[in-house]
Amino acid sequence: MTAEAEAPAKINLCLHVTGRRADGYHLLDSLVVFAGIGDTVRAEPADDWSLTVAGPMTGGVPSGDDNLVMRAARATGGPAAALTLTKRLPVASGIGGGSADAAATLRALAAMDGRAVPDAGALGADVPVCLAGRPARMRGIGERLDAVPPLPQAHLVLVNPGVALSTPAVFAALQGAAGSPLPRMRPWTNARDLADWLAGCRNDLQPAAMRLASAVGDTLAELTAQDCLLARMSGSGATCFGLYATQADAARAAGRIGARQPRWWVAAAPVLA
Ligand SMILES: C[C@](O)(CO)[C@H](O)COP(=O)(O)OP(=O)(O)OC[C@H]1O[C@@H](n2ccc(N)nc2=O)[C@H](O)[C@@H]1O
Ligand SMILES: Nc1ncnc2c1ncn2[C@@H]1O[C@H](COP(=O)(O)OP(=O)(O)OP(=O)(O)O)[C@@H](O)[C@H]1O
Repeated sequence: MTAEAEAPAKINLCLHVTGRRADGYHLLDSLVVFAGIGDTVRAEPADDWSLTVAGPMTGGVPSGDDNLVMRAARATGGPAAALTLTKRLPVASGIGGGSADAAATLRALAAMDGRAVPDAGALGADVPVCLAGRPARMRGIGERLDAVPPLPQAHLVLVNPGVALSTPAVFAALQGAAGSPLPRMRPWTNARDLADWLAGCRNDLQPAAMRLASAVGDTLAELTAQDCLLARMSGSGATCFGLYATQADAARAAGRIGARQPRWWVAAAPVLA
């Protein structure tokens, strides 16, 4: 049976780096949500493994065994499939990309075979949260997931200035001591209340990313100029998000930023509950 799975963009609304393990991986404390925009993975039973990469954002995406879709698929040890990845998210941009695609691949193959979705944290630190696919507090190096209070209705404008940032390079550029954990989470009454809480949090990777790519600062400035409740970088960047209360506010801001910066990737999408 042919099966399809969504790979929604993963957004770190805040990301504190709280320590470092002996193996070099960093300990994180992050509120992760998903946005109503993403890639899609389709799996069709076949005699041999194959991957077709399609869609508007294929530039820089590996098409062979290096693609996380293929790595995830082969790791299942299950029967072969013809896989189609429709790429709508920019590559190497801090919003999950390959990890979201790997998780969607595991879901699509499980649905195709009628089997349980396997555990696949080894494919990447962001894969467990992408497999969970719902808002979560992510700790450890990404493997420890806890439920969070219900999120209010909120909308995001995602903006990528077209600069690819390498996750290892951004972690390597971190300076300063380990940061504090996230403040206590409470049920947020609305998007503004969530923004107020987030204002007391950080993305500790943001200063490092801004040193590596000045476009991150330009992106945050564009969002701030469009009256968002909060502007911040996601993950290791360079994609930044603006938080808005309504779909109309987000669509208006996205339209204006897109008109001012026609070469940038700009998308408005709801926070998925
Ligand atoms: C920055 C985040 O996107 C936040 O959600 C993730 O922590 C990164 O997740 P990812 O892209 O799946 O990362 P991986 O492919 O597992 O790791 C890439 C590289 O990032 C660094 N890395 C990643 C995760 C982590 N907790 N500490 C790290 O130091 C390591 O140098 C690692 O070799
Ligand atoms: N399916 C895929 N989509 C995008 N990149 C992929 C994929 N498979 C492998 N890659 C490789 O992974 C690298 C990192 O891209 P990816 O989009 O996963 O990063 P990211 O968005 O920064 O991830 P994260 O938010 O988890 O840090 C790319 O440079 C690309 O070569």
